Amino acid sequence: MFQFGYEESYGMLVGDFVRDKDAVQSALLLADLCTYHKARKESLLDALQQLFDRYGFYCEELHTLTYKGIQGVESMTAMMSSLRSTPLPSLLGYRVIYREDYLEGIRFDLEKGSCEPLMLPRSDVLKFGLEGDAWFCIRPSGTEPKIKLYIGTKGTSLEDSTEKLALLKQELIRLIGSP
Ligand SMILES: O=P(O)(O)OC[C@H]1O[C@H](O)[C@H](O)[C@@H](O)[C@@H]1O
Repeated sequence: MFQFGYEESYGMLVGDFVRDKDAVQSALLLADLCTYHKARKESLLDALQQLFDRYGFYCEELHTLTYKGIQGVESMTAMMSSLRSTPLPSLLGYRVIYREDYLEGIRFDLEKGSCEPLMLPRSDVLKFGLEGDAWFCIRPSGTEPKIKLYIGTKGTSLEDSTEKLALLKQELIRLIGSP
């Protein structure tokens, strides 16, 4: 049963009666959330802190790399294909746990050495899961001459996860190379 969806541009979707992100539903949900926490004399920041305390300190970022002109398109294609075909057992000392290739529709579990099908539509997207709940996902933009790099880390504090993210981002930019 579909419950809630969100995406990188902060678009959110509650329920499945609208087929794209919907700010009206999101605003209502946020108002509901405020009412709930206000009744408990808490702010939304308090609520966020409670989530961090309960699940850990997660940090996420989107980084974009611009590739100009026809040559840029070729470079993006070559870079994605090299990432697809070159084994990546670890990154920055983190073991790679899984690799999801949305073009092939396969999730590879590198620990177990097994594969399983992905249920989402085919798309030129790669996602790597690293040890310690870190991950990154990479895809060419569908609307601009850009590579979109999504990175996520988990730390023992917000500072720790932010620092881990900055290091991982630096390493990924080095791995991908300049546009
Ligand atoms: O990321 P692109 O493929 O360039 O698409 C651009 C944007 O299109 C829509 O607005 C989506 O809701 C966004 O998530 C996306 O970022």
